[in-house]
Amino acid sequence: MAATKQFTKEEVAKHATEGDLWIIVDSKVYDLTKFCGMHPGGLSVLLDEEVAGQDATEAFYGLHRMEVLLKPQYSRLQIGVIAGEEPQIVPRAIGALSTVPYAEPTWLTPGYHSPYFSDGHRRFQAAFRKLFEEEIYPDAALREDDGKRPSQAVFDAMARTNVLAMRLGPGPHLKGRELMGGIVTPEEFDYFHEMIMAQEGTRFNARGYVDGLGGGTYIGLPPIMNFGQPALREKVLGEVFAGKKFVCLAITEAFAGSDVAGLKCFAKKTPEGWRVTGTKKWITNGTFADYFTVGCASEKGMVVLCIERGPGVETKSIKTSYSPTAGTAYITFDNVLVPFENTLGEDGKGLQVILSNFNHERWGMTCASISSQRMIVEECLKWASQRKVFGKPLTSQAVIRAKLAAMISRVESAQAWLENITYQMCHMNYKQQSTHLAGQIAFVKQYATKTAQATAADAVQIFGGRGITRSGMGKHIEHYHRTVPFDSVLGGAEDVLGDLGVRQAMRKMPKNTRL
Ligand code: HEM
Repeated sequence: MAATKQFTKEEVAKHATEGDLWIIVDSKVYDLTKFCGMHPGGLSVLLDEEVAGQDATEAFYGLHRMEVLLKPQYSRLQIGVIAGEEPQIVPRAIGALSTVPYAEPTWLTPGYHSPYFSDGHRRFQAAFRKLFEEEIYPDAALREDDGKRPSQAVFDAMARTNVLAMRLGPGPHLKGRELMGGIVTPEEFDYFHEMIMAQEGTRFNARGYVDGLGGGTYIGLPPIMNFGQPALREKVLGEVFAGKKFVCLAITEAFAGSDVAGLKCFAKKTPEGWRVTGTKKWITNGTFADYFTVGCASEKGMVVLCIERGPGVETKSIKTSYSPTAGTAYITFDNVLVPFENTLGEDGKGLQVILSNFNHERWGMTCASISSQRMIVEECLKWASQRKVFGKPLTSQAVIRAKLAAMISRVESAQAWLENITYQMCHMNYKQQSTHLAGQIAFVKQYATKTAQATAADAVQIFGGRGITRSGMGKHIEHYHRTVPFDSVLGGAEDVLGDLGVRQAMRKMPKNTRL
């Protein structure tokens, strides 16, 4: 319970010494007498004559995030309120929309309209944000720091609401399931619902954790679902959707990245089954995965196998620039025996199995990337408004406004393009999507991650030293700037994607056209 005892400003002003120190922040009175010696910013700043016994709201918000005062160890320093005053700064309630301009896409902003989203999508978004902020975000903050895999309680919550099944998009795997407590039926669930999930899940800037939350399953389970034999498919899908087991996609090697045809990990046919020997690198969720969807070279070219963790399978953590909570692994397969029943698709047609999910995977990554970019726009708008330089907010500087203009334009254009592509996906079957959207998706992903990096660089300039500091005001900027390259590499490096899009277009160039 917040303290409600009432004081006048004159009463507070009488407590302005090291042994008796009160301040006011946004109409709330804090007794810092016992805390001032432990204040991370030092004692002297609190004894300043414009701070001690005074209303220090502006000084406080120039140096601290709002969450400092919400922490129990600091909120309990509040002893009362100023009589006749109301707090002006109100934290966003759990699950609520942000009121900062451009902090939400237009379809969620009051006063705007959308041809794509229905009220059903809006209800789904509200329920999903609440679930994330209540049950997942607190774990994200802890695991980003300690590097452990996301907690089982989080996977249980995602299983209970069938988020784990919905993450794979619309399709027969949702049949008969109650989605988000019945807010949407399996038949209604479409790519816009999936987009909402991807965008909500990345609003809180815990990049390693978000990948730890089943990023491997998102890309590793579809080949099992679409190409696995019925018994294997039923078993793995059941375990994964219940939050009990995890999958990863093991294609990339130190020897071969985008050049998937150059894989060295080899599957040899023997009378008792496949024998697999080789290595894989940068495998998301590999350290804790139970099933590995593995691209292997074979005598017929390439084959994809579902390998269960067991004898001969070793995984070790790779230190990347984001948190080990993502479970990024180096994997060795040493003469691992794999039953023929675990073959995904046909031997010799492995490349098709791998390529089959690329469009959906890249589209999902683009949804997520644009949403984190938007969160950075919100951080910059808040900071540039509250930070005072030469007695005026940062926004009074034309150069800062120009950076904000560029940031806003980038995120709005990326989102609008993505929504258009998502609408096309909703109206195309798999084959049509492959024919018409491979280039579009490659381009939008390239555009989203390039603009993300430009926005990360601009944000660091706006935040200055704080933008390269892991705690305090700029902590999200530092995190974003450090981890933004992941989006530009996973699912195909930017230049490879751009090239793919143009090659696709060239294939469709009419022969009968001239300038
Ligand atoms: C209720 C009162 C206050 C509490 C609980 C508090 C708490 C903190 C905490 C936890 C930090 C560490 C950085 C962070 O987590 O953001 C910090 C840093 C700091 N605080 Fe305070 N503080 C209070 C009031 C003030 C006031 C009124 C000033 C006025 C000048 C001030 C000046 C600073 C400075 C200069 C830093 C270092 C900032 C940096 O490293 O960028 N603090 N404070």
